[in-house]
Amino acid sequence: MAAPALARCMARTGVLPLGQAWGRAPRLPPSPLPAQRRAFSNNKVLVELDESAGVATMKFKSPPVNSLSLDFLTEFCISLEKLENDRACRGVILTSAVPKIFSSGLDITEMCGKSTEHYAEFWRAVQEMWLRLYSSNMVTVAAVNGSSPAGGCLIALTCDYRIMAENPKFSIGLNEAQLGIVAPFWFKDTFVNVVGHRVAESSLQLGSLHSAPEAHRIGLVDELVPEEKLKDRATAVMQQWLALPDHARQLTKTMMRKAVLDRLVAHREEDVQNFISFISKESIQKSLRMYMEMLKKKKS
Ligand SMILES: CC/C=C\C/C=C\CCCC/C=C/C(=O)SCCNC(=O)CCNC(=O)[C@H](O)C(C)(C)COP(=O)(O)OP(=O)(O)OC[C@H]1O[C@@H](n2cnc3c(N)ncnc32)[C@H](O)[C@@H]1OP(=O)(O)O
Repeated sequence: MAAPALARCMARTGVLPLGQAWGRAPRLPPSPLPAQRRAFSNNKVLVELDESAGVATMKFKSPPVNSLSLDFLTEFCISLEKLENDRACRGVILTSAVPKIFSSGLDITEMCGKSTEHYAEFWRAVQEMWLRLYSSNMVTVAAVNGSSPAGGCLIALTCDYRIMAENPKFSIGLNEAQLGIVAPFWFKDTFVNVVGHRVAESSLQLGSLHSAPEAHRIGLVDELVPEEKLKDRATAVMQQWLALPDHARQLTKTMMRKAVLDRLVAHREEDVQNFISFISKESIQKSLRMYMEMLKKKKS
């Protein structure tokens, strides 16, 4: 099915028609076939799978800033689903193919001046991305090789482990408050699960974007490495996680994340309606427009 048709299907049903994000059977180790590398790609995500290691790398390639548009989110979910259903894949490293940017977060143009139907479709796609990634049976490692505000930070937070490149120009955080918008409860829950309540509370209220050292200090990222070592370090961490039996790790992950996942699943439609009424407010639209103008002015 083509991406637009899938997006429409997601809008109708609220889920990708590719399989279930819930109650999957535990993953089995890959079969002992000869070493093999495979790659597949769509417009937004490049996937390379090293079958001998059981590890895939998903590289975001949506220049200029890897914003999470409806197309991006759809392609991301399709790629993740493919890997999830591939017995040869036990772990995935998420990173960016765009220099200096991991992801600039939700595509603001998807939230400005659009119809109610569009907002619903977009928001279901954002939910779907998070549900699939947070509940993934695979080990997920974020190799944060660039700035990562808001939705970009959410992707990193949703992984099992985060490694960030030490670069003074990169920042990461849930900065929604700076845009005059509010991080939804499941963004907040994911953040709290990583950094704890006190740090999350001040960081969210201030809409803080943290430098790499600060992000490390507050536990937002697990480690910092020089940029040129990021890929190797992500691979090493992945090997360490994959050394454990899948079933024990997967059941533990489910135990740790279930309450937060269940909360969105139980309130999914209500969350879509909240998003629509919030984002449709004229004051919110004005804030977003001003923010976009500020981004453009910054360039000139
Ligand atoms: C009660 C509550 C109930 C429900 C909740 C309701 C709603 C709210 C929930 C919404 C949650 C939102 C989450 C988000 O992710 S919002 C997005 C936040 N993102 C940002 O703030 C990042 C903005 N961008 C930047 O800071 C910089 O662009 C960045 C990433 C540091 C890169 O800088 P640089 O390399 O200098 O590039 P430019 O700034 O020049 O940008 C290039 C180009 O891209 C455009 N752009 C940047 N970011 C976005 C974006 N997120 N969406 C769309 N477009 C983006 C930018 O405008 C430039 O465009 P141009 O045409 O000028 O080339």
